[in-house]
Amino acid sequence: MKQRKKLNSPTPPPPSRALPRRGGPRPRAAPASITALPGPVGGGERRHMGGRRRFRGGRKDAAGDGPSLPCPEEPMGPGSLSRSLLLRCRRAAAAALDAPRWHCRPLPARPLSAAARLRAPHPPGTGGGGRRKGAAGAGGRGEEEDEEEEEEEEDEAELEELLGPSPLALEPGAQRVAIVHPAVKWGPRKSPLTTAELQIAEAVALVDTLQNWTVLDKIIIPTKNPDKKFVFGKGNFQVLTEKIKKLPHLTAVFLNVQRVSSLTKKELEGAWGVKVFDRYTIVLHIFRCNARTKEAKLQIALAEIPLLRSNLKNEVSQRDQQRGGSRYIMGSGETFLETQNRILKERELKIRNALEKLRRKRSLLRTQRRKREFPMISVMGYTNCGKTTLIKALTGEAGLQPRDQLFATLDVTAHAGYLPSHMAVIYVDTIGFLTDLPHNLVESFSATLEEVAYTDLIVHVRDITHPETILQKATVLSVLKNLNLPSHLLDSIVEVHNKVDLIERYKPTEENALAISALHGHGLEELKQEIEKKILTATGKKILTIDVNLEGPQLSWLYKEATVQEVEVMPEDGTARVKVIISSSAFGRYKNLFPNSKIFMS
Ligand SMILES: Nc1nc2c(ncn2[C@@H]2O[C@H](COP(=O)(O)OP(=O)(O)OP(=O)(O)O)[C@@H](O)[C@H]2O)c(=O)[nH]1
Ligand SMILES: [Mg+2]
Repeated sequence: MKQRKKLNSPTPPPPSRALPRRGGPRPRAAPASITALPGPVGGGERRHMGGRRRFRGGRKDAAGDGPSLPCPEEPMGPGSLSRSLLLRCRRAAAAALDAPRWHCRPLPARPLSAAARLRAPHPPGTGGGGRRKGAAGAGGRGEEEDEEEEEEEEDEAELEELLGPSPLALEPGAQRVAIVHPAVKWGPRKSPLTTAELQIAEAVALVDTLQNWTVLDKIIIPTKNPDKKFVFGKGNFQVLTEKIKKLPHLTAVFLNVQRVSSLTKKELEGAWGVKVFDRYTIVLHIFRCNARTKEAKLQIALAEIPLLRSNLKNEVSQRDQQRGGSRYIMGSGETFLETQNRILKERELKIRNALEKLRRKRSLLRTQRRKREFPMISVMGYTNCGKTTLIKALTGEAGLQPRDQLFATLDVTAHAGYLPSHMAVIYVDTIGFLTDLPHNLVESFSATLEEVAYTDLIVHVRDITHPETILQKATVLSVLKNLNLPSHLLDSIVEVHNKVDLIERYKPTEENALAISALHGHGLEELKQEIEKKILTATGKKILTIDVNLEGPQLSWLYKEATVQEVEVMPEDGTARVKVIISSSAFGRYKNLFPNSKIFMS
């Protein structure tokens, strides 16, 4: 019998020791986190290969053709995504340099402005701020870099101006709110997938998300058409006004409609004597409170523009009423409305330009990632369905903080994990969706969601315990459709039914849906296998077993060009059986180079 030695059994991702345990305490709120890379895939490879250099050469890590990990210095992009990439590089580099795994602690979150500092450490002896200048030597290159630096500083200053205090920001402090829900009882505006009670429950959840805001009362008032000026008919409006006026210490009314025009808002505020907020204002306020990165903040600033415009119209019509007709601003030839509109237009353009710049940086990162061929998986779904919890469970990343809160995640962040074949993948956490989110708001965040189009697979997480789970699914699918995603992405969505620990003996009725509990880790192995199957199809990668002659160059070629999973040495034959994940192109090249190799498909 042949004696076989299994030399290379890759280290699986670290156990989810950071996961909350069943019955354990709920994770507490914490600032947005950044990515940690689980331990290196090839802990065993390292032992087998012995030397550091050989390990590095062999650490292709799911890369078919691209350069191997550890990666070169990477230009920083916006937000956590870029930070996380940098961290992954650093961790991979640390791993390759034999750093013990327990040193790989997530770094604290950094603002984007720290990116430049992370990117280019000052070479010693180049003096003060003249880092790259010194390194580049005299002449053109240094000047060019000076210009670049100046430009960066200008960008920073402009960003700071754009992100200054918003005129629409709600005053901090406590709010005692009455939620008023206009219920459409019949007709085409009535949704068959929800009820007024459920919609009011969601409005309560939105208010509860805000610190120091409390719900004083919930009022459902029927209306035929919530788009009417006063939303309700005359009689109902009177009843409602009396009810509102009787509420003690009320500070605001949350009218649970997508948008109320600024004119209506003003009239309602006049009638009720308190502030009136609509869904747009409330969601925008939650976004403002939760935004961490400049990109998220810019997107919020962009979403504010239509509100500012509508306020402006209102203000101008009021001025006109008071003064009798619009006036030219002295000597400018422009009316007040024209001037203000121009200023708003300029502001919008500046925000869009700033977002575009961040986007360009991101597309650079995307190219780099592509080179490395990390398969990427977008985790999407309705807000609070458990996306972040699932990514935490799949990656074992302790830094991730799921929260029982709507819109806890506002930035697209990337997190590394491993599939059953030990293929390294990146999970992308995304902003959650909400029914009746005004189009403008979704549009403002589409730059972030654009990232999804470049991923290889979408996992759609659903909170299956939610009474509106079907409406939520419809909302998510409709937003996804409007994002202009490639059809292969939409056709291969993995649907996941989460929180099944809360339903006894749950079985999905939808074909191909997988039941899981992200919190307790149920069903995750099946999910990973499904993801792997789809990722292999989407990326054209194959898992193969190849017999190689140890005297020949095949093994080192495979270490360089594919991800080596396992090496079984048969010493008496001088051969080894090697399990690899390999891209189609690399496989084609291998067959050309080594036509006599014995290959087994897995
Ligand atoms: N019982 C149970 N609770 C879960 C499960 N998965 C997530 N949760 C809880 O659901 C809440 C929301 O979880 P998150 O992971 O923050 O949800 P999210 O989809 O990322 O939410 P947003 O980022 O706000 O859109 C948290 O309180 C989680 O603990 C699960 O499988 N079972
Ligand atoms: Mg989240």
